[in-house]
Amino acid sequence: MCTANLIVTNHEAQHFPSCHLNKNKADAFENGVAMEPSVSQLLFDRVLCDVPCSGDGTLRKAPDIWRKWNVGMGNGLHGLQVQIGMRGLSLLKVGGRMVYSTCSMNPVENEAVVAEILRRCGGSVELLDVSSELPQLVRRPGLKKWKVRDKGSWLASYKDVSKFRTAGIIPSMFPSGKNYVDNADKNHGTVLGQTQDDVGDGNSANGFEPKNDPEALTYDLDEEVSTFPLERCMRIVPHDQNTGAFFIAVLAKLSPLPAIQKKPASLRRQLNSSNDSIPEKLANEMQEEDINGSEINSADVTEEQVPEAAFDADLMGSELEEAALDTDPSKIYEENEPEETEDPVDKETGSKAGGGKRKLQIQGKWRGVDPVVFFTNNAIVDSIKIFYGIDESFAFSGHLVTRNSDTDHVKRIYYVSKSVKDVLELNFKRGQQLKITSIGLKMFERQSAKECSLSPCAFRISSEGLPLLLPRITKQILEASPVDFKHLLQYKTIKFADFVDAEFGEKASKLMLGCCVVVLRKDDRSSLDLPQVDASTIAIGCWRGRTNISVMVTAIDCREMLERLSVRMENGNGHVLLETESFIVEREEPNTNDGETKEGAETMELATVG
Ligand SMILES: C[S@@+](CC[C@H](N)C(=O)[O-])C[C@H]1O[C@@H](n2cnc3c(N)ncnc32)[C@H](O)[C@@H]1O
Repeated sequence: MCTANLIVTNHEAQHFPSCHLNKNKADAFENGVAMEPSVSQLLFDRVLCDVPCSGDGTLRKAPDIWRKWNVGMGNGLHGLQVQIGMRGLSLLKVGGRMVYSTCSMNPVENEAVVAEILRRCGGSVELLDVSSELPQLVRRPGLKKWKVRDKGSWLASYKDVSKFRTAGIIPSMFPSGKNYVDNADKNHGTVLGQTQDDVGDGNSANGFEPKNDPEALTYDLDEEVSTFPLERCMRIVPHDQNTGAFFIAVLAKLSPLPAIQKKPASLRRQLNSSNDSIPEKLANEMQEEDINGSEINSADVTEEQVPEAAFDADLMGSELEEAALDTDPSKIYEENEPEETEDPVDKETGSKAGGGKRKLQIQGKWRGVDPVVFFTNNAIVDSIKIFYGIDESFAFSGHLVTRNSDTDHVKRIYYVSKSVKDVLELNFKRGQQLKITSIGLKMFERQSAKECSLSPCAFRISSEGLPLLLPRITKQILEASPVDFKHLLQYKTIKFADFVDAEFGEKASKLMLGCCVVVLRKDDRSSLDLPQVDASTIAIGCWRGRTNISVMVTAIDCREMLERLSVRMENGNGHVLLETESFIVEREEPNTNDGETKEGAETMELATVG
């Protein structure tokens, strides 16, 4: 995303950390001075729950689903979808909005989930009518009634569910969400999000009686209709506007979520049943449910179909449970760990986490993920500022982070915005609950080539960081004429004497050895003017070698920039375009691993330096 304002984390959504400080713990001490953290809880203005689903809406682009899809997939995901939605709402600010979406048309994964969320949240959450927004988006209303398919039968109500199936089919899958208390659970059952009084003893106002006799299915298919305004949900169908199929619901959080004190009986059952081997169980169900009668290999059970296993933790996601998180393991870790201890032995692997210091324990908190640490090596920061002529007004302090706590061997330095900085500080105070895989904007990279050791500054400016730094750089920056700029992109390395604009070659030779920035000069400017930058400025990172200037941009970026320039510099006779087309580049595969977490791995292939 090339933005300083982004943190990418990797968590099971239903277990996304709450990351908040107790009010009485909100003061932190820094240099002996009590500091009030600017953020004491990680809450969001907007949440998008684009949840794992059975994916039938993607049939057009994924025709394989036609063969694999079965009702067990949606039924198996319903509980996880509710959990994720509840977690999202619990992390949403009051006044914020959350979108719940799937690429399925299955009401069990859609309206049933939204209804269950509304049921659990009481009046604290509202399903919004967004029919006036995006008027060009053709949508159909959400369903108010549906039936649930299980084992080849249509079930109109939870009372129709065989007692042998109550672990997999739960009340919230049905429009009323009602739990018709069965005999086994008569003394314990509650309706999700409702009190025992609401449920009664099974003789509900609708006149439904608990029926666990499978025979009953053949004669009783009374329709349940949801009382929630589910028509406000949006169903996007492929034949309306030539798309995939989507389900979208927009929820607004009006007040803190209510505390829910009791886990419903049905969820307890689902919890217990989840002790089975989930992939095996799902594979069995899928074999039974396969609509084409073809056998489904257990290897077909994907990550997205396994999440019943996730029914082992907080199912409510309410603020009450947030409070309970104060006793979570990371908190204990944070408060009870001595500053320096022996090498900790990893409970799961039995191996030592490495290093004897607490900071190394923190590093090992998320195995396989490099820690995020604030970069505080002032000597390096000063050398960068001096080399590029960046003045003090640019706030580096507290905004630079790395993925390596050994600052002497840092390979990349990332820049983070104020809000990301605040969240990071909170995360440190909470014992690094967030598993951060990517953060901020890569701004500086250490040079590794031999010649680089001769440069006064060990760090070059990365392409991602250049737009942010461009207005602040006063040294190592030059303006090139359009023709020289284009030649640099085409030939990658040009000797000082070979620039068309001799004056540019002269100026380039006077730069210090190392990274420099070449800005495309606008036509109306003289080569004597100082470089001026604005939002439309085009610039590239280069290397001033002993005898030449080389671009430090990937071949693919060079080509794209040339193409853009050909449009910008269109001179009427297509001259530039012609040269662009005949320009041969070595095509590189896009880098799928952005290398953000791998210190030592080059993310870019650089043009030859020197
Ligand atoms: C519908 S896709 C999201 C697609 C995504 N919004 C995009 O545009 O590429 C759902 C994703 O959730 C992931 N997933 C499955 N279980 C999850 C869980 N418990 N927590 C978070 N993500 C999960 C799946 O691997 C899948 O990538």
